[in-house]
Order: sequence, then structure tokens, then C-alpha cells
Amino acid sequence: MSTQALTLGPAGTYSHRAARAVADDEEITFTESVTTIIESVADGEYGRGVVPVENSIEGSVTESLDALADHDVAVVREVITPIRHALIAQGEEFSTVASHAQALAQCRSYLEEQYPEVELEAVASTARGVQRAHDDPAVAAIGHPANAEEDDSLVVLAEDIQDRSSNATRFLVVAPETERTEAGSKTSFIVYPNVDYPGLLLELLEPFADRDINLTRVESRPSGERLGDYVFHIDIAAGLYEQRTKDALAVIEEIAADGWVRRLGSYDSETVV
Ligand SMILES: O=C(O)C(=O)C[C@]1(C(=O)O)C=C[C@@H](O)C=C1
Repeated sequence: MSTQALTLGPAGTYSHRAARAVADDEEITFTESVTTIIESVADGEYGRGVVPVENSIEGSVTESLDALADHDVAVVREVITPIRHALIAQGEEFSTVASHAQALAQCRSYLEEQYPEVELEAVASTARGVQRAHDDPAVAAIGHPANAEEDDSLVVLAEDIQDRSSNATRFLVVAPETERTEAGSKTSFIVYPNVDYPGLLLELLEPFADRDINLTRVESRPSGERLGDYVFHIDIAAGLYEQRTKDALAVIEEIAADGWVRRLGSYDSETVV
């Protein structure tokens, strides 16, 4: 198994910046798909993977959530980082803005107001957009301003162009499932009840309310089996080492007896700027 941490590339992405919280630069390897990151860690090819899961403006990174539901990995840390986008190009004249779909969406109002005529091009990552801008003077990119400082052909045309100054993204650090731990102040798990009856969701949430456990996120994703059938991603502010968490999860496992419960593990959270 490679000891490298795999994340979304090329170099210069926000994922790269988040990965620096758990690995030195020479220990970071890039790929252009978050599904591949989770798959490669589940397959034992990589010791760590860093994936975006949630943004304060745009919400879930659904590809990451679905890959977490489909592969057995452990979550060992959460990294939260502020996202401050810059508009980067060779000059003022451009007809296309290229970036990750999440970044384009986070700057929607700015783009509509300032550049209503430009074409938007969704690419695999913000750094891939910067490469497009490097290669083509008709293309501007949205990404971290440091990408322009490292490239003589590019300039920063505008900074802080995200629609809200509080823009932040939450990343999860994943590891092989053998590294799953009960230690940590937060826990993530995924429930597929595979049943449907009035009050099911209430039943799934009550065991936490009854034990005074704060839910920090509930997200439903289509199971892919049939319309109206869901997988629930649940995060709580408690560790698996706590008896109240064990008791609550025992109830959830009973409710999901016809489906499954995947414990991603407990972990601590870190904010990096
Ligand atoms: O494209 C990047 O730079 C990424 O790391 C991906 C990503 C995301 O998927 O949300 C990460 C942080 C920002 O929210 C924008 C894009």
C-alpha cells in the first residue's frame, strides 16, 4: 500500500490545501475523481484519501457521499477550510470561465452581475480550470489566488468573488477500514433502512434525541434501487467510544435490520486556513 495521500488534483486545488493538514507536499498524489480517491483507499492502494463532502453555500458534494455509501472505508479526520475564490486569467479579455462546478456555483451571483455574457465551463477541479486559463487566453479560471502567484502568465483579476464571505468546505480524511476508530468527538455513519413506513425518519432520529446527542448533519441520497428509496448520511457530535452512542446505534441497527448501517468511524475536526 502506498503511504501517499490521494486527493483531487492537479496541484493547487482546495483539496490539495486540505490534504496538507495530514501530509507533507511530497506525500500527496493527485487524481481527477473523488470516486477514484475513495475506491483506491478501499482497495488498499492508498493509506489516506482527502475528499470534499460539504460546502456552506452549495451543500453536499454528492459524488463523495455516494462513493462513501458504496465503499468500505474509515473516516479518521475532518478538515474545514475557508474557501476564498479569485478570478484568474492571462488578461481582461476572455469569453469562458472554467472551474469546478461547486466553485462556479459558489460565485454564481458575482458571475451573473459582472460577466453575464461569458460561457461557464465545468472542469474536474479548480486547478484544472487554472490550467485551462494558462493554456488559453480566452479562458479565465476560478480558484485559489496562489495558483496565479506561481504562474507568470496569469494574473488575479478579482479576489473574494464567492457569493458569501463565510464560504467554507468540509473535507473528510479517509483510511482503510481497518483503521476505523471509536475515538473522536464526531461520528459519521450511513443507514440504508430498506423499509418505508410512516414515522421511519422520526424513529431513526429519536435514539439520538433521547440520549442528548446532537446531530450535526442529516442528508438523504437516492439509494438507486427505486424512486423514493433513500440512504441516510448522519453525523453526530459524539464518539463511538461513548455508551450513549453505542446504545443509539444498536436501536438504529434494529430499525435497519432489512438494510444496513455503515459506521464510518469517530474522528476529530480541524480548521485550516
Ligand atoms: O476543485 C477544487 O479545488 C476542489 O478541491 C473541489 C472543491 C469541491 O468539490 O467542493 C473543493 C472546495 C471548493 O468548495 C471547490 C471545489
